[in-house]
Amino acid sequence: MIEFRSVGKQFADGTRAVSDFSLTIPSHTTTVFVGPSGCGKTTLLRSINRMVDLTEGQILIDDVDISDRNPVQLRRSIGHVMQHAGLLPHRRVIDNVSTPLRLNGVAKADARQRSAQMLATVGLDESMHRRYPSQLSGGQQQRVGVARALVNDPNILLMDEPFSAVDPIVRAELQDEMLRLQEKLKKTIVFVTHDIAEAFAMGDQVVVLKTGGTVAQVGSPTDLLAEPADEFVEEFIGLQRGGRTLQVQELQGRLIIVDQHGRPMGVLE
Ligand SMILES: Nc1ncnc2c1ncn2[C@@H]1O[C@H](COP(=O)(O)OP(=O)(O)OP(=O)(O)O)[C@@H](O)[C@H]1O
Repeated sequence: MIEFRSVGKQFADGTRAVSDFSLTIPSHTTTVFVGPSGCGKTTLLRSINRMVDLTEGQILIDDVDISDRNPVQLRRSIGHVMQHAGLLPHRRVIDNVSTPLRLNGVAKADARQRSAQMLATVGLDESMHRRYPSQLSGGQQQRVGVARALVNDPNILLMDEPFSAVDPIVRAELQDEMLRLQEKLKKTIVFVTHDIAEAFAMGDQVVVLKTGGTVAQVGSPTDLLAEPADEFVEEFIGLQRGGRTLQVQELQGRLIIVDQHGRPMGVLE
């Protein structure tokens, strides 16, 4: 469990990124931070592994205040996937994935074997192992980033806009694979996105943030759709202007779901 207690962050130049933020993130589930650009999502995410140090409040992981933890050890114990994968360009795929294991003192052969297994888990076969990151597609690079973040078997996985640099089709594939993986692995995932559709797809718990790092609403996707807290949330999740309004039409004896423009979306079973 990750607990934010009245957390705040003001940067040295005076910018206030987060104010009085409190939240409990249950273990083995996915929590998504979503909100407009600059609302403090990344700052909150990075405060969990102390890449950002808080100016107010506390974060506890399984009841231990992270400010009492050694920052380097803390960082190594938590998986982190970044927007552009953040792979080391001059190291081969297999060595990129092995790096966290090697830093934790695992012998080279063992590290390579475990990395190969992890690459297979994220859908990359042996032919990829000896390539350099630039010889992979964007989607493949993100898979390597996920493999590297998971290779140490961390309890917590931080994902900062991990799929936003790839095209919509690859993005949907990566989301599906991540959901499939999470069903098996049951990590505590904290996921940042500015895309509400992605937040609804990935999140057990969704945290809608406003500029200044304050909470607009916390709930499951269903809670947010059924009972948006205010106009900001309604607007953000697209309930206004009929953005998420679906209707049923009968066509040749079948019930077809159409969106607000009358475009067919699916069939009601
Ligand atoms: N190192 C820094 N120094 C000063 N201000 C910063 C720093 N890092 C972030 N900020 C500011 O803090 C606020 C929150 O930034 P943050 O990156 O957390 O937002 P975000 O919601 O992740 O945005 P985006 O969706 O655009 O990535 C912004 O106003 C940003 O300009």
